[in-house]
Amino acid sequence: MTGLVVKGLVAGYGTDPVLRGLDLVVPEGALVAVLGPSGCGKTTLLRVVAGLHTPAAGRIELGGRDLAGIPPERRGIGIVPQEGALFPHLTVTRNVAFGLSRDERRNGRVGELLDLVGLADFGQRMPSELSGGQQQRVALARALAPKPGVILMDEPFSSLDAGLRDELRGDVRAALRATGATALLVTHDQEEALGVADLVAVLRDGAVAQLGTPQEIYTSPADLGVALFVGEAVTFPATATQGSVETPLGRFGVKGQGAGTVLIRPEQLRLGEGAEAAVVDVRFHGHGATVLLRLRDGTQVRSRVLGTHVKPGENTAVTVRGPVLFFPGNEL
Ligand SMILES: Nc1ncnc2c1ncn2[C@@H]1O[C@H](COP(=O)(O)OP(=O)(O)OP(=O)(O)O)[C@@H](O)[C@H]1O
Repeated sequence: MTGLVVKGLVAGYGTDPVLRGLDLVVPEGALVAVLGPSGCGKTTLLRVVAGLHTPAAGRIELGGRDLAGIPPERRGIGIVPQEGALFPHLTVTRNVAFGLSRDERRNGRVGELLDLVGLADFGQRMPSELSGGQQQRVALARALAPKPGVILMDEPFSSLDAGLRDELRGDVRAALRATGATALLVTHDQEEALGVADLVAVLRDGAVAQLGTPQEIYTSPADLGVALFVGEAVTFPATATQGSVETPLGRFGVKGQGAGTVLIRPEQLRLGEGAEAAVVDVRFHGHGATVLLRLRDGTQVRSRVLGTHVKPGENTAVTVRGPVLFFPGNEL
């Protein structure tokens, strides 16, 4: 059965719409990340789905039910906002129990959910006695408690520091899986979208530019815009003739003909053999390094490597591993 279906959605503020005929399907039980730059309309999409903003056109269905005219509280939607927004005067238990009937409160659902989000012993605490990450866990438990048709999450990790964010992402994903919940997560963070979601919808110009698995979005982007948005890239203008292109890194087989752009991911550039290159700069990341290289023709490219075995000023060589992408017509 289909979870959430959005068809031809047009919505905005005033005359110029932010969403311009947006189509999106969130399959039941899936976590779909909506990824797009700041201001592209991600929050607007969530607000329309939640019933907090009226669209100019389009249709939204949840579990096959048309949501038009249904008020927010009767849509069967759970919301996890950017910063928990817990009721400050209620304990953790009472926050989670808030949307439940008396029977549901008695049948242990609250304890089950607190357990699921790793806060089994925190029921009697007040929100002010919790860390930011713990507050987000309570917000998720509260949203999941009434078994909504879909959970909407608006940048739920953005207020947390990097390490905590990573841990919470994994736990949120596990909690959603365990409950079989359908969820839509809004983020402008590429790593987050690719790392946590079953499917990623890249939003651009008020519509979905591509919907696919994280692997599809990263390795087979629909166009140059999506490719550049979802990760770092080394690009060259090039012309494809008879199925190949010539670049400062060598000749590669590609699909397509004519002038366009070649795109290679920095982790595809391996050091040690291949085209001559001088090491210009090395940026250490802990788990690896980004190495800025100057090729013989003066072009500079970035390589991402494991470990740091080269130093600025040294000479090395660089070769490309794996398929090279080519976008005909997309000249930079
Ligand atoms: N209440 C409002 N009145 C007028 N314009 C608005 C209002 N809310 C948002 N906008 C505008 O609509 C556009 C989309 O906003 P929205 O908040 O949906 O973007 P977003 O993708 O969620 O951005 P961010 O990642 O920064 O949260 C922006 O240009 C914003 O300035």
